[in-house]
Amino acid sequence: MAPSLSTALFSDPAEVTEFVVNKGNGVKGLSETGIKALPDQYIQPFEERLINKFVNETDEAIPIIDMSNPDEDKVAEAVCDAAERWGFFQVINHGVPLEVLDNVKAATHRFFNLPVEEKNKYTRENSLSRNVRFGTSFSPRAEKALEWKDYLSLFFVSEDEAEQYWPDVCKNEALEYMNKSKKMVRKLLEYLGKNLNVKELDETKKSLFMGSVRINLNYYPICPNPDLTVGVGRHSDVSSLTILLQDQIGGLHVRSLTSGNWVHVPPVPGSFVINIGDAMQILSNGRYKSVEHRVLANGSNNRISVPIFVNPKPESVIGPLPEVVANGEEPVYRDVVYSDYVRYFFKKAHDGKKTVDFAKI
Ligand SMILES: COc1cc(/C=C/C(=O)SCCNC(=O)CCNC(=O)[C@H](O)C(C)(C)COP(=O)(O)OP(=O)(O)OC[C@H]2O[C@@H](n3cnc4c(N)ncnc43)[C@H](O)[C@@H]2OP(=O)(O)O)ccc1O
Ligand SMILES: O=C(O)CCC(=O)C(=O)O
Ligand SMILES: [Fe+2]
Repeated sequence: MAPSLSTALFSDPAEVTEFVVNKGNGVKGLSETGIKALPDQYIQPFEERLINKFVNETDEAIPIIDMSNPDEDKVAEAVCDAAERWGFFQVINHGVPLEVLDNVKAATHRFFNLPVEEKNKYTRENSLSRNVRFGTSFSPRAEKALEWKDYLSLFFVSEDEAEQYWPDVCKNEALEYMNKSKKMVRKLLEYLGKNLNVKELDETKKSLFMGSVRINLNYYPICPNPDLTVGVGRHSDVSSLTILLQDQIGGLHVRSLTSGNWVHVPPVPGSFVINIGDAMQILSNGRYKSVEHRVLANGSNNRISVPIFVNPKPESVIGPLPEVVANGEEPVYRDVVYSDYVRYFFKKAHDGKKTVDFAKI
């Protein structure tokens, strides 16, 4: 039998890791070699890839909320209800200009289409700022099976820092996307806060709910055996709120809290997918849910997504809010320093909802 292209290019699995992770070619580089079989280190355990058995294709769907009239009570109610029952929803007519969304998607493609030498200027080893990081998979040193995704992660410190260190091909578009979504983010957090008896987003509450922002540009290239691997494994976000822009390809699935089924999040042009993160689950003492989600790999299309993670300040101490436990409710979580929580998340492989155990009493 003739050797497959993968065998011809890489004589040993360690060469694949060297090429993708250490040499910074990413899975995009691997996909573009024309590789015909999935390298072993991407093969996920059976239970992590057997998605079809659990996917509900019929009646369950995450809510789609129209924000045309953001001051109407029914909008706030729909958001809080979705945060409690799904931890996920989509918003339409959110006020962020469609051009801003198109521009950041184009900028994402521009970044990943750069030559490898250019992208490699932003790896953990080479980046001039620790707030800018180009990488692959999630936590390759901790993972038994790698994930089929490359990313650029940009932690916002200031406009000046971004101007100096973020890649030229995407910095203006990423900043514009971040800045133009601030009003919507604030509104969503106001709804969620009011429902927890938080009267206003004062400075303390702002640092807890929206004290820091990270934007990731995600790239999921065509995968030779998508059924054997994942784009992103099961996880919940560690943010307070995540705003996700996805393209038209699809593949994001959310675990239903009621049935346990995996429910597809269909791309809706011009919309955002919004999800509750662990920090908000902790602050609300479990009332709002950060929910497991994952992304399938795709055998015929490249896919991109652009999440904005809205987080507490790294140095904030997070725990159930006084307003929530004032009525005698027992706290379910202890106080933790947010950056300790995030370091714990990053130092292990994706593992569903286990990060939150770090803060459980
Ligand atoms: C990548 O695929 C992902 C990502 C996600 C992300 C989901 C989120 O919800 S991200 C929001 C996280 N919140 C914040 O970033 C705000 C708070 N930030 C902090 O507290 C700090 O910036 C810090 C993240 C704790 C980093 O602190 P620092 O002291 O500077 O530590 P480092 O040495 O830089 O990093 C420690 C360790 O963490 C890993 N890591 C750091 N940044 C990233 C990153 N952007 N992406 C991936 N991993 C990162 C890394 O292992 C570092 O160790 P090294 O030895 O490699 O340096 C959801 C799903 C995904 O698939
Ligand atoms: O790409 C997606 O649709 C979701 C990505 C994701 O879950 C994440 O980056 O945390
Ligand atoms: Fe996520």
